[in-house]
Amino acid sequence: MPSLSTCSVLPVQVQLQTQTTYRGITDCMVKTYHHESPLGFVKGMSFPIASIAVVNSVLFGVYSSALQVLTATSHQERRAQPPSYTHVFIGSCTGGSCRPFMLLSLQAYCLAPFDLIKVWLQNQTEEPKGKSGSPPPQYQGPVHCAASVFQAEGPRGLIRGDCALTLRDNPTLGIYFVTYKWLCRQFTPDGQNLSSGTVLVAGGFAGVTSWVTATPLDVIKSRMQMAGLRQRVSARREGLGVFFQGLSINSARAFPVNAVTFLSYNYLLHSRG
Ligand SMILES: C[N+](C)(C)CCCC[C@H](N)C(=O)O
Repeated sequence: MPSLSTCSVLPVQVQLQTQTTYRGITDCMVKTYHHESPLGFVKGMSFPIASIAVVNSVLFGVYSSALQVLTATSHQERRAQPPSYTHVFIGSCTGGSCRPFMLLSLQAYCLAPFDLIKVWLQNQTEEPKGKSGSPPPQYQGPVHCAASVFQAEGPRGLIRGDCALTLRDNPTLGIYFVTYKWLCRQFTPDGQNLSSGTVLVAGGFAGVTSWVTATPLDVIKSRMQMAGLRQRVSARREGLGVFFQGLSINSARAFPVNAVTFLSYNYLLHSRG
């Protein structure tokens, strides 16, 4: 189920999280536009676009499989007998039994190299092509970036920050799916079918709620990916707000993107009958 969600994680958000030179979103966007032209707002997108179908398919597939294992019911049976919020939370954030859990960790390992390359490319300043005197960007693209990391640090270099990525995703995926399920049940009168409007609103708020809880670890993950543990996040020096850098612009992205993601998931689920 391809969703443009992760590929639309804006370079502005990553730069706000990993660089301390910007005074805020507007300052970052103005400098990005002036130094890199509009192309600066879409740099590092090719790998997220290439990977999002796999990552989302593993995510929603593991969630459905885990619910089936935990509740011993099929999707059709779950429509009449909805799973408990505990089952939804366990099913989404730990993958339930051992087998789906390995797949959920696989989701993080699938995502880690793509996420690392996205963060590295979104952090390099790409002067407009042909701008006189401007040095060429360090990495010519995702494949060149991946090869450079592999050559310098070996395969482990490509999954740097994977632990922070797993800690960021597993519990907050529980919040993601429980928020969606709770809102759907709140807005759907007994005996009536789930409406598309309810799915869109519930999916949007689920995306925003899960990112609110995930952003502190997202900042730490991005810093680890950029500079290892050398560039620690310092709340004392940067203030507690540093752990929520980029949240507002990411929330503006996450609401519509996850609304459509859940609408697609719901459509595919019900088209199976
Ligand atoms: C669990 N965590 C909050 C990390 C992500 C949940 C939302 C994932 C979605 N593909 C998006 O990019 O918004």
